[in-house]
Amino acid sequence: RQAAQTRIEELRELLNKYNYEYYVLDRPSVPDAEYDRLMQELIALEEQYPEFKTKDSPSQRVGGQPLDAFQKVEHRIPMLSLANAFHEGDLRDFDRRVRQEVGDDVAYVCELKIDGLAVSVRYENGYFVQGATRGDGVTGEDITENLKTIRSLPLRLKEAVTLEARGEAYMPKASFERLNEQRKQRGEELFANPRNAAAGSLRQLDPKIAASRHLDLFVYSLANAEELGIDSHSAALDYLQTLGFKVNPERRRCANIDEVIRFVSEWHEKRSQLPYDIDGIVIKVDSFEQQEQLGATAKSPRWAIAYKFPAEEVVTK
Ligand SMILES: Cc1c[n+]2nc(N)[nH]c2nc1OC(C)C
Repeated sequence: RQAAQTRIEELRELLNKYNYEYYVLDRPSVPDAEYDRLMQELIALEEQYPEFKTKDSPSQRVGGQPLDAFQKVEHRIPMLSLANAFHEGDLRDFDRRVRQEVGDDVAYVCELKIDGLAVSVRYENGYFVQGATRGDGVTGEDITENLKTIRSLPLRLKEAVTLEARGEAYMPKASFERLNEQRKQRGEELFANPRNAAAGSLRQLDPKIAASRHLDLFVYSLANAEELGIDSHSAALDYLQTLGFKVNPERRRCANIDEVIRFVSEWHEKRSQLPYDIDGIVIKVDSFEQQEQLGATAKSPRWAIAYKFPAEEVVTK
């Protein structure tokens, strides 16, 4: 019995490590067959000794029992939406307003705007405890069980810290193509785009269906950064990455709006090369002190803006 507990702990650490290498670092150190074999061993041992199952057990990745309904979740910190910019002039207007308020010594962080579903994830003492959709920004739906099936979402952080992060759950283009191919074979209705497919997958009450959809997640904001003594958005993203989250690597800190505009046009060209859809670029004032000074309207922060790319002509095959 003691041997079983030790083996379960060993398998849990090993599988969480392999999972992190494969889905977050994209650098697997063991073949899939080895991962699957160890996972089967863990699931069998946990069935025999359920008392040794823990909250961060990787056996949860396959999805638990179907829910009857989603519970409601109140976001302690509201999930704001972003004001949009459509032209370079809109970005220069944004920059002018920012500098009028906080002065010329301002830096921006540019991030790819992933075309997925905004979610919030909460951790207590390093353990994933709850995840929710954005909903209306104040009240969302509890999709914790579905989010546990997203392999790049850590079930336990590298530090025992209590935090709330926001991110975008999305379906990579390859998963989208494969899913629609399957649905076509079965004569089922196709998803129009990866964003709808991701939303449809996270709205499933049966986590095993969500697990089968190969969703992914980039986190893009640390909601309680200031409680944790972090003073800039770029530092918050680096911290989230060291904790084990998947943070989009194509982010850039820009010293002025000209560098921002260069980043925006660079990615307008290159976005078709990405393995996931983006619908624009998000630009944020980096310093939290300056974000504080700028504040937010009821809906959106004044310290951020989303530059939206013109919708691509849909090439229907
Ligand atoms: C709605 C949203 C969406 N996105 N996407 C990125 N990359 N950053 C980001 N920030 C957002 O909101 C901030 C106000 C945290």
